[in-house]
Amino acid sequence: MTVVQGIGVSAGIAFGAVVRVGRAVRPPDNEPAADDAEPRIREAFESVASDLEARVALVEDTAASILTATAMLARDPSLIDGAIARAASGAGPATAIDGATREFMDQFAALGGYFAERATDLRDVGDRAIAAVMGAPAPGVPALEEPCILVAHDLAPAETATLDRTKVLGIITEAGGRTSHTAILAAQMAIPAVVKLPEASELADGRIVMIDGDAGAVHLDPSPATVTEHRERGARRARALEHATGPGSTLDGKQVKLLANIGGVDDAVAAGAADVEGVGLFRTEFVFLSSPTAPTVDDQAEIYRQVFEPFEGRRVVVRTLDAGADKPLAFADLGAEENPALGRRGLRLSAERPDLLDAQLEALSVAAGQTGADVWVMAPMVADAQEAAWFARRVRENGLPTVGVMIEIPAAALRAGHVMAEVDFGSLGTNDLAQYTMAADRMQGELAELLDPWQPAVLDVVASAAEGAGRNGKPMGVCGESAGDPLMALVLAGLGCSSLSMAPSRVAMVRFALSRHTFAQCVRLAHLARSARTPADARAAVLAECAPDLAAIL
Ligand SMILES: C=C(OP(=O)(O)O)C(=O)O
Ligand SMILES: [Mg+2]
Repeated sequence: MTVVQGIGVSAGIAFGAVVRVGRAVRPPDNEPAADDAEPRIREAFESVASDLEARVALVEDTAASILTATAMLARDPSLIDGAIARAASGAGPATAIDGATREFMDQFAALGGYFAERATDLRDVGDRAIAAVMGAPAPGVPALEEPCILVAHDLAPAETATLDRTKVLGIITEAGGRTSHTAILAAQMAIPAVVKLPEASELADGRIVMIDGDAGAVHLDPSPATVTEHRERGARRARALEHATGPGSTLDGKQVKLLANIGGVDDAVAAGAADVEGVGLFRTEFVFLSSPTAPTVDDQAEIYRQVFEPFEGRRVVVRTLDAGADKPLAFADLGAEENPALGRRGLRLSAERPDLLDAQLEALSVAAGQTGADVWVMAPMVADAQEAAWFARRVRENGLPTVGVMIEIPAAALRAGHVMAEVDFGSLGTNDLAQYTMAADRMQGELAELLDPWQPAVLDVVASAAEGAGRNGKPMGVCGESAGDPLMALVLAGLGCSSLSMAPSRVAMVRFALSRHTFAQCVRLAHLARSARTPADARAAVLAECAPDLAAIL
């Protein structure tokens, strides 16, 4: 048995056989023309469309609309006729499909906006049709018959969102990073996942592997004893957590609210039934990842109503659209940028498209009025007090009384005293805060060490934000991935954060950790972490001093 190491991004143990996500095949060089090209091309596109349509019934809402829209592209007569015309002029069938696809992609790109966004879907359809006409396996996630471990070079957020949770036991990717949105989605779906695993490309279909999502390790051909040992560890942990229920608080009773991160109606229904005190981050852009056009106020209000309904009497923090960078929305496209992570994303995009923000706020206001949830609204990517004031005015004008900002740009954290004076609450987005503090792209697995939320510099920035909120008497929560790390949760509580929002599967562990330490101990652990020289030293210092029964189940 061999153990290979990647980055663990979604906790838990998964054991099973590998199913590979196919990569695109290219048409052969100098492919000869074929007499039967026309029927083969028609058959190839038809099989792509029917394959995609067959999957619609098997997946959840967001996924279904992505698949339906892509299947429609595969039935587009001009695309099919374009390929047939090329074949009639002497191109081989796969080459003809490739040529027609590229021509349409160029046309889509030239049209810009919604069409430019659909160019990727068109490439997907073209690649599938090329594979079909060549008799090769389809690229992308295959239709899964048995539960399996999915292995891919990388998965797009939309691809991850469409996975069948009952069939995907675990995910391994060769690329990806600690807080890439694919990793976040996997954690949200409670699917154990390891990314940035160099050996992923060598894992063949059917190979038996075990993922340890906590350690970021993948065991190849694990012995039954190894699997049993890991499963027992999981069972021990489950037993320890059995009694960790109810509101979050430290051993001496200081409250730290435990909230869920969600991305849509399905997540809301699941989290609503879970032992959480509400929602600390509703990533509204996840709902519209595949929407070609801007959703109407009525459509949005209905979705938000369904999200709020399970949280009668509980808090739901809604984040307005955080579009841009790796979460492009077709209807909110401002054109290509050199550095999208530093560009017009989040609130900056709302400033350029206030129509989108106003429609969303109106819909939120309607839905809030229809349910008994305590709806709080916050903006992503706020840089300074002026932006916070601009946003707060717009939210309050829409009759939504509780307004906040995400603190995920170091400037806002350092000047939190002024920023927080404008709003009612703050929420630290440690994923972006680490990215911008360390100047390290969160999508880049190679930079994992710089992006480590235990970086003492990131903790200093978090401390500054918490102090600024404290001076204003305003609550500061955390909704980045680090809130779901039980050791880090102690540090965050010690820095003065009053709520922690995470994937629901992480809540029990964090609740257990808090319940084993007094607030004074959390303050000391935070001090130890900030005094360390490296992220590894910071974590080690906290681990060494934390309660032994917590250390035993980590
Ligand atoms: C919570 C955050 O938002 P997102 O991951 O969606 O950028 C963050 O940046 O930490
Ligand atoms: Mg963010």
